[in-house]
Amino acid sequence: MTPPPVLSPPLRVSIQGYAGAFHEAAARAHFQDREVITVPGHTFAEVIEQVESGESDTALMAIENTLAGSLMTNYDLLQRSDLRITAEVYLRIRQNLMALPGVAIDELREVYSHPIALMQVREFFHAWPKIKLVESADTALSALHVRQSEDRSRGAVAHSLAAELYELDILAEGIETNRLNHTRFLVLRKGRDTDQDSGDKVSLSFSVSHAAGSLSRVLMVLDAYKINLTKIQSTPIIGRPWQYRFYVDFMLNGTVSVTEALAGIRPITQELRVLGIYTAGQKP
Ligand SMILES: O=C(O)C(=O)C[C@]1(C(=O)O)C=C[C@@H](O)C=C1
Repeated sequence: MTPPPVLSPPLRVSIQGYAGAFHEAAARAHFQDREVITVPGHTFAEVIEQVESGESDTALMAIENTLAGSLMTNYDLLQRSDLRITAEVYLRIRQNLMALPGVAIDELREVYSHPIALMQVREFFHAWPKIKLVESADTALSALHVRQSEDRSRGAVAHSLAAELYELDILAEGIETNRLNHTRFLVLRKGRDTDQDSGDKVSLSFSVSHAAGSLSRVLMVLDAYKINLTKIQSTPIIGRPWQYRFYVDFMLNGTVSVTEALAGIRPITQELRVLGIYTAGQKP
């Protein structure tokens, strides 16, 4: 007799936001072949805590957007957390203006959305100076609030799925400033130990001494190894004014291992930390 298949329990994925948010779309796209339960978090800090405490197995966290730039506070959260990056997800972000059924754009006075979403659509609203843009926790929650308020002067900017879920009309679709609007999300799991992880992409953080040329020396070593840097970001180190932490993402080229690359830069960096070794995500 063949034994019954072992069913794996659904994966609990923490996301910033609620049903219909872009984080949910990214989670569903990434874990397509797994049964997923999304665990909503109000803030990115809450999302990190949920994984650290074991309330969820993994989290998705937006880290950069092609129009709005880096989510600087998320770099800090990642640095202070015990989590590591195990994958990345790229998602095309299409923003839509929505309101209660039958409402016309010129009736709107306040439009709610996530701050990063609002940064992506600011130009569209230049033509509507009577509309005040109001930041809220999440795009989907903004849509839900419009529905619950029953207020015809309120609108939301969100995914078309949110309009469907909360029965709103889309007044204008694809209102992002540029169509090449993509967000990169990190998949995070508990534990800093990356020893069992493998992949072609590496994310590191480090600081350097406050001496001339110290960052360029690090970059020169990576260049000598023919390592292709995909991103470098600096953030201020809190409590050490005018000193910076650097976050570097790079692709391994098959000739140099992570261990070799780390050995090359360890002597010329401080507080070097591997944030993750993972397979590079598919860009849309
Ligand atoms: O509010 C949402 O729907 C989110 O998932 C948040 C978020 C973000 O944090 O950048 C996700 C992707 C888009 O760039 C806009 C907003």
